[in-house]
Amino acid sequence: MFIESFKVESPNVKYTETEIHSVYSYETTELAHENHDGSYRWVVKPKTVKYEFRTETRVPKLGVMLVGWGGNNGATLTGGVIANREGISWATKDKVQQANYFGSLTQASSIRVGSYNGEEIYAPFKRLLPMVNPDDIVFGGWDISSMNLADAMARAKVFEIGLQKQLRPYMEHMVPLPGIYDPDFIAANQGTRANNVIKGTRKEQVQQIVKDIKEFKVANKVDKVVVLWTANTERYSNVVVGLNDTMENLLSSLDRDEPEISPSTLYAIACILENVPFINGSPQNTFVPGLVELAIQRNSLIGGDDFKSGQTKMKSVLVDFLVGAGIKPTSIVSYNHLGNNDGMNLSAPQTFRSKEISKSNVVDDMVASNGILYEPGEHPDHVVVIKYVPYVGDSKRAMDEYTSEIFMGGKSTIVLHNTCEDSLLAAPIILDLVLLAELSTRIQLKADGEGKFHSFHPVATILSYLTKAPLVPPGTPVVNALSKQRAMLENIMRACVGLAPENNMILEYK
Ligand SMILES: NC(=O)c1ccc[n+]([C@@H]2O[C@H](COP(=O)([O-])OP(=O)(O)OC[C@H]3O[C@@H](n4cnc5c(N)ncnc54)[C@H](O)[C@@H]3O)[C@@H](O)[C@H]2O)c1
Ligand SMILES: O=P([O-])([O-])O[C@@H]1[C@@H](O)[C@H](O)[C@@H](O)[C@H](O)[C@@H]1O
Repeated sequence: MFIESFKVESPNVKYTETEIHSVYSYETTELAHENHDGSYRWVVKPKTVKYEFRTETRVPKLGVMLVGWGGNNGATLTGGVIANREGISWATKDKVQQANYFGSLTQASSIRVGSYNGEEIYAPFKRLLPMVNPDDIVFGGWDISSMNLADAMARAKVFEIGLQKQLRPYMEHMVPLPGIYDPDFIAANQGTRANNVIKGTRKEQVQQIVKDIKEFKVANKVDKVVVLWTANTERYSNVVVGLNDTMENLLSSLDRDEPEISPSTLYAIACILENVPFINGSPQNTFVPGLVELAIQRNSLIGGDDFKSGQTKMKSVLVDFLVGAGIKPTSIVSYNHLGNNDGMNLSAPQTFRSKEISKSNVVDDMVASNGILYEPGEHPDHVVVIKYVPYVGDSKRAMDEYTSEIFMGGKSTIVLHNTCEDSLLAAPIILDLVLLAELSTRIQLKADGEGKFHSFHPVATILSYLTKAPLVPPGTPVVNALSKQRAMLENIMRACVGLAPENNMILEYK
């Protein structure tokens, strides 16, 4: 059964005018490698840590500034939110289609809250904690192309014409602010779009971005702003001692106008200086070590990398299933072709390399989790191919072949054909990223023994379900298995309202 809302009644949860305060027993383990009579063994000791969570319940008016606003994802998300807000519907060859947020974890998925009279009871994910209503988001942002959002929507060829016609009046006056453009970091074929760029030194460009954010906030009367990169994939920046390896070196490199600082890193510096969350939806290494250090020092949220939207999302489910079932993937070949501008940008070797890395590393945690199947250092053959085929546009075609070893030397081959409508899959993921980033800045926590409440670590691992290459605090594990990522997010939010983690035991019926 599905219920629309619920309230938790527990001695561990207190609702006040301004916050939800919960006391939570975190059940974990402590491991030790101990010497017993000359031989070492691993000892696992259950451990309980008491946490308190405080969640501000006042939901802000949220502004979202997209870098690459005029791109397929930016135009599709903006139009999709307007269509939902205005209750727009349009005729398709099958039916009259209503606007929706399908594909958004926060807006269109559910959680189990318990059983009632022998029936499982579910509620909307978004009812766990007070979240911004996406209909109320104010969009803005930058693009190196000056095209207005209505024309950008038409250029993207993602929405049906009947929908585009209704959206045009809302979007034709939306014009991206000039962006930071450096042809050395994206494909040369993007040069023809670059008619809307910020001039000046890199430091002056950063100052302009800070100014843009301040002015956007005032002009739109928003309480908070989140900035998200959905611009083109850049080549990797070289990480060089003395250039960008520390916060001090990065900032002094900025003063020297060093050319190896990428546009995405410049936008991120501006956001951190303005204490505005910055999320990277592309695979490049925007977050060079010096930037991570700056974000930590300023306690400013950063998250990424690279939206996990289609082929890789499926991979993080399938490999998790196979390895979890004791089946050994030995060869993974992931091919896809697409015809949108992202595909054209990725046709350059240096930008493709950024994407190849993020699409390849996604299985590392799952392979490392099973020493029965894999020897230390052993991993499946893994190939990623991306081809640009203009005719298919945004409708990316992914073809995968998974070969695995099964019982008694047998082999299993799974072949997938997956038409990933790139922007229709990415837009709701962008929505979740900005909504969850905003929510996480309203949560404070304190573990037993900590003197005072504090925010989550500024490197937002909580967003990892939504990214191919989750950015994590230095020295902490990367988890890419999709089910574990979703469970982590849901269980942290359940803890904020004093609910136990979903453990699927349902002992009541055993
Ligand atoms: N399913 C998906 O669509 C998906 C999944 C994962 C990652 N991504 C990544 O999202 C990004 C956007 O995808 P898209 O399909 O919207 O691409 P797109 O090419 O349609 O849009 C990118 C936009 O960014 C603009 N731009 C480029 N450099 C800029 C800069 N320095 N400052 C401001 N604007 C700039 C371009 O003019 C363009 O309008 C790409 O990096 C892509 O790899 C997309
Ligand atoms: O998310 P996913 O479908 O695995 O990966 C996609 C790639 O296959 C595609 O070539 C690229 O254009 C998209 O930006 C996205 O990164």
